[in-house]
Amino acid sequence: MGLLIDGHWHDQWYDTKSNQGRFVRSESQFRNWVTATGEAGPTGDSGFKAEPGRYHLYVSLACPWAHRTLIMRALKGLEEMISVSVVDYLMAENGWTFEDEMDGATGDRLYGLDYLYQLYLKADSTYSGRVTVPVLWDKERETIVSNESADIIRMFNTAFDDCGAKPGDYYPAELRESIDEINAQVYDSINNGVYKAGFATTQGAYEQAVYPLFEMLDRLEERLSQQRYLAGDQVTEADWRLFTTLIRFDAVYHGHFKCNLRRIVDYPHLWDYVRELYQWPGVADTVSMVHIKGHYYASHTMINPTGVIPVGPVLNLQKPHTRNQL
Ligand SMILES: N[C@@H](CCC(=O)N[C@@H](CS)C(=O)NCC(=O)O)C(=O)O
Repeated sequence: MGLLIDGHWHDQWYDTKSNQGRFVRSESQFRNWVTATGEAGPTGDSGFKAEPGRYHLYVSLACPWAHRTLIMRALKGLEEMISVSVVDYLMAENGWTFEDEMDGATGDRLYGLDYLYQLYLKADSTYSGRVTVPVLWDKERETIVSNESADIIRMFNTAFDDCGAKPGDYYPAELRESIDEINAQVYDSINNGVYKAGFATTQGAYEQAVYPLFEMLDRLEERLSQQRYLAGDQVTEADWRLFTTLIRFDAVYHGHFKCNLRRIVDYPHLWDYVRELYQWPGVADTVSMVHIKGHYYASHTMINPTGVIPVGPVLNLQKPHTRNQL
């Protein structure tokens, strides 16, 4: 794994030494928005109008951030409008690659590139920063619209509604305040919390992440014993943002990232909730346990030097849920 500095690739791991062993996530840099009219969004430049066939999404099936965008693309029925390339699950010395031998990996469907960093260089030949998925690419202007999943799912939620997207609003105006509050807590302690625990290189940094993570899971278990979804009785983006971490939890975060006070299957309501979301039409097709387990266990050789991928756990995600009783 590595990063680009002034347009040159450097193979290096995250620098935790300058942060007392803590993993500090860097901010995404491409922050434009596709909008219905092509006007600028909350950040970035104008000129990215929603049009079928114009945009392409680069994802890893392993990545929880990219996974949000694939789910929103499916929920809004954007499969025909927004094409996708899937990177190989292994992220090694060249970062994400377009190897296409592995089932599910597609190669670069637009340009036949070898590495994702080459796409970043196509957008900005002097780019400095991490080369992350997801990437929303504009085929017309040949540039990156956004590499921030939180923004991309909001674009998918509404921008393509006049182009024939499926109905459904996952960020409704009346729930925005509560969704934003839930998102902030879930991001810090759960979505990013598992990474802070897993990539910590000191005992203190690990414990500072792992206890708040489980405190938050305990609180959500309580909340989801009373209500069907995080923001009430309607599914919202807050649920899908939580889902992509929960679905990976028992398979990778519990073992590989040492988040092992409890498993999701040990929380009756969270486990029931994950199964409801997994069984949601179109969602199971976005989940690849092969890419998920393969990526984490084989790519992070400083955590798992042998690269051996565990065969378990056995999870019965198809077991009927009982959330409709709430
Ligand atoms: N804030 C970004 C984070 C994306 C992210 O960190 N993706 C990971 C994969 S799970 C990645 O590509 N990491 C490569 C790296 O850090 O070098 C988002 O939500 O879109």
